[in-house]
Amino acid sequence: MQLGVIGLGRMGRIVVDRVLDAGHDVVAFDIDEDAVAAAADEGAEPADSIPDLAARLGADKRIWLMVPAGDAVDAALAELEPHLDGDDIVVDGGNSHFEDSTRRAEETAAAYLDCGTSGGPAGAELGFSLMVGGPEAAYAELVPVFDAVATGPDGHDRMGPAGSGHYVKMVHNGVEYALMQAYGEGFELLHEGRYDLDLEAVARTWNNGAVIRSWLLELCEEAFREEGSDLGDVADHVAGGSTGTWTVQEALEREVPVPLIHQALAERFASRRDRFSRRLANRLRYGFGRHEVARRDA
Ligand SMILES: NC(=O)C1=CN([C@@H]2O[C@H](COP(=O)(O)OP(=O)(O)OC[C@H]3O[C@@H](n4cnc5c(N)ncnc54)[C@H](O)[C@@H]3O)[C@@H](O)[C@H]2O)C=CC1
Ligand SMILES: O=C(CO)[C@H](O)[C@H](O)COP(=O)(O)O
Repeated sequence: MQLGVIGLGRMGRIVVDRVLDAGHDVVAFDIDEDAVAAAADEGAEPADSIPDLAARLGADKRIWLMVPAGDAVDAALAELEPHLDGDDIVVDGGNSHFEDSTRRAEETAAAYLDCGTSGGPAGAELGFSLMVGGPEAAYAELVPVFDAVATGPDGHDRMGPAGSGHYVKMVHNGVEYALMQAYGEGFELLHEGRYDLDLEAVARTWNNGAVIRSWLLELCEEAFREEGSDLGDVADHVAGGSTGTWTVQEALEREVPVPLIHQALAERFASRRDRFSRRLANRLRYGFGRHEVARRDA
């Protein structure tokens, strides 16, 4: 099979490399010329624009988008659209909002697959977990590509109609936030607790047979090994948040209680600001009890 890949960053390059390794052909494009050259060094056919990529693919185009969610997806699709027809298939493997994906599936002439992708850079070796939404026939046609990009046949499946792949990935990320928060709280208690513990050793021990073993816990072990039990100079600041916000918004709309995911998202937002509410609570204790007010350093 021949696959066009648009977006050759951390994740797109893994798609290119795994598809090439599986014996397929790749035509690659990115707005970053260096990324195109690097993919060409590995055996991909370079394209210098999206129309050029479309021309190189010919009829029955199979195209994988791996660009940042949002405007970049719409920009790439706007350039692709004049070259697409009903025999073509476009996969969006990024973290797009599921409602954007259902809109795009309606707007494009091609068959459109929204594909939630999980596994991060480790997917280069292991393959990804792929959650695909969209037409059954298009999914079936691309099974050889999904087999190559995923961990294997069990690493991908069709979740349902348009939007369902990105919907499942959105919820996956909400779960990811809550798990990160749970590990964070447990290790914070151990760090502040009664014993002087080697947290890498704790994580390693838990990862070997404990009920709470997981890949995120392996990443905790790696973090303590590389940064030390006190996490060295790693800042109290967590970036990101869009997929977790979407998960909470959807839960509110459906009236589904997701307190752990919501709390994890709130902790992430709190990490980025000086908390006015805590400053006010500090001052209010003086108001109602004449308790001492802690003041900022001048
Ligand atoms: N990094 C990760 O661990 C994961 C990322 N994702 C999702 O995968 C998608 C890609 O993420 P990354 O590879 O990490 O991002 P990245 O920032 O490493 O790479 C994005 C690439 O897209 C290119 N690009 C941007 N606009 C373009 C356009 N209009 N046409 C062609 N190329 C364009 C950029 O030059 C860049 O090389 C995002 O939606 C992200 O949320 C999903 C799961 C895990
Ligand atoms: O999808 C992912 C992992 O599954 C990406 O790493 C994503 O960027 C994580 O979300 P956030 O940036 O909000 O932490």
